Amino acid sequence: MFIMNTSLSNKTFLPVPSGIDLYVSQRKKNFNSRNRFCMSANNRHFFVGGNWKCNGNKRSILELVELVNGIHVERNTGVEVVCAPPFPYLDLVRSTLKKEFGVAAQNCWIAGSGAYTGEVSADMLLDVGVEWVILGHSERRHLPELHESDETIAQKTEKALESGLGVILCIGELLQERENGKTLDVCIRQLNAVAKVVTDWQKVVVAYEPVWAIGTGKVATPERAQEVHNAVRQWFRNNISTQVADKLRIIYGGSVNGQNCGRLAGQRDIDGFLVGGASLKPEFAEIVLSHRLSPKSV
Ligand SMILES: O=C(CO)COP(=O)(O)O
Repeated sequence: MFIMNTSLSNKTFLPVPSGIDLYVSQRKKNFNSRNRFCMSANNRHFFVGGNWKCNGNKRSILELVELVNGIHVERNTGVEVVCAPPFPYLDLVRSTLKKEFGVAAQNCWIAGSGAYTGEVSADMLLDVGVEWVILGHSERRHLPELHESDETIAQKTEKALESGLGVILCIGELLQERENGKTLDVCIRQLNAVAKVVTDWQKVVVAYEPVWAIGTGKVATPERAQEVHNAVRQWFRNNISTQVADKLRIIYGGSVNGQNCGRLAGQRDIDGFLVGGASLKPEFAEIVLSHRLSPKSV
């Protein structure tokens, strides 16, 4: 884990996006008592995950690793970076990606090893050095061929945590659910299923990914995303504990890119991103560096 670095003076990051630099200095000027409160009350470590989904081949995966390795995130700075390649490349990525960056699988099985043809257990992931697993992604919940239920996701979460993996738990509503004002009902239903099996939230990152924003180019407005993140945190405060609510990282996913990451990162309850399409491109670097725009970093 890195320790939060609130200093912006040491800019040795490459490549340095000029737009972000301008924005950072503006925000630094605007630094006010509200930000000060955020910094002391919510000491959460910014988290940026790249979900590479079912993309790539050996050559392009190695190119991506090179790209991520080129992002100069100094030790002890305020961002944790995790890459999630498809299963066949996990070992390759773990052995070529810098050690300060984490590796996540995009799924795992509900049980240990055994007669489960085609499945991959959490223990196998740990065995090849994987630290995280993405569970509950909307593509696994909603693709008709997969259709994972809340209960299956809870079982997977329980097994992954018990084995020692960290879990990036995705929640989020469909467009129709959003239009019917059901966003929070859906998120809370999904959280409730998993909350029954989680005893230690320290190794869980919640990713709010509204389904209508995934791969569509329709990003949630920063204000809307903040509203949902805040409500989810409030749910944790009321139903789990204040301590968990204050420490839990709630990251946003859905059409995040180099242009919109700055304003999203500036919201006080957005603690990072889970990035799909843009994690396959050089702009992933800008998204990682946007941690400097977080109220906790400015
Ligand atoms: O599904 C996502 C991350 O898990 C988001 O995908 P996009 O960033 O491509 O919208």
